[in-house]
Amino acid sequence: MMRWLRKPVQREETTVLSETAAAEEIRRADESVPGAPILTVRDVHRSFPVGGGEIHVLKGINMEVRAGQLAMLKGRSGSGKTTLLNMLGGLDQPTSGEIRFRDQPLHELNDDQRTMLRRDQIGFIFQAYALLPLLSAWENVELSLRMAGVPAQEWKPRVTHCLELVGLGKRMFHRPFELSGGEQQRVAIAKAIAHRPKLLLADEPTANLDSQMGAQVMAVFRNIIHTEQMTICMTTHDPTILEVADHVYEMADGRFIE
Ligand SMILES: Nc1ncnc2c1ncn2[C@@H]1O[C@H](COP(=O)(O)OP(=O)(O)OP(=O)(O)O)[C@@H](O)[C@H]1O
Repeated sequence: MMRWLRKPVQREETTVLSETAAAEEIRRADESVPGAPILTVRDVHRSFPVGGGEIHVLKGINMEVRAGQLAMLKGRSGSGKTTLLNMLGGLDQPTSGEIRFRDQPLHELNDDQRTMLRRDQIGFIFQAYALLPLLSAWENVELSLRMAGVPAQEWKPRVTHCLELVGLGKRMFHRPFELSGGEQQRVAIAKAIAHRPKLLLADEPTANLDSQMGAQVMAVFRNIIHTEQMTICMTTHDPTILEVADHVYEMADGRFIE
């Protein structure tokens, strides 16, 4: 979804970590255990300048996502789900408040540090698949490993593993137009998890799919959490898939409601 590409607004740095120090902290945080908090959000607000004034979109968000959870954000259009998800992935920063990802203060990292952290530890899935149309499923997944700087000798086994994990072992060399919507979304999932992120963020990943294909995607998510030790946070409008969640956060007008 194009809104993922919104340019994060620059803000003054409160802490400047050197790249080496940030990388070291990330490595140290690698010891996270299942059930430990992986994402902690404290009193997050986000406003955007509009015309001469500003629009207050997030109004004091608090949440804690634990390792191995499937967390869902639900709420009406415009309630702030995508704005929050962008911040959980370090694509945007809060106007105030704190977001910690595996002990990293996302709200304090500069653009380069957040880019590095995303490249290593976070995967994104878009509503509109975001696959390169001229590349096969295999090449799409391989490309994400190249971009993540994974050594070339690891590409083949990892691409095979990821495509098999999402149930596309027999469709590895098809191009996107030769695949159904559900299959394309599963390629996008394989692509997003190939570099072994700890956190997978998905903005309405089932929105373009019928209920059967949506259920397949949710089954793949469950499988990924189990076999790849990942944590997933996604937005949805679809009430039928909420029961798959470990925790549902309902948003209304920039806040969570009970
Ligand atoms: N960069 C921006 N500048 C101005 N307003 C913005 C910006 N980003 C989001 N908004 C506004 O914030 C509100 C929440 O948007 P957001 O996309 O987070 O909602 P959402 O719950 O994800 O909606 P949907 O379910 O339709 O995707 C909307 O009113 C939107 O117009």
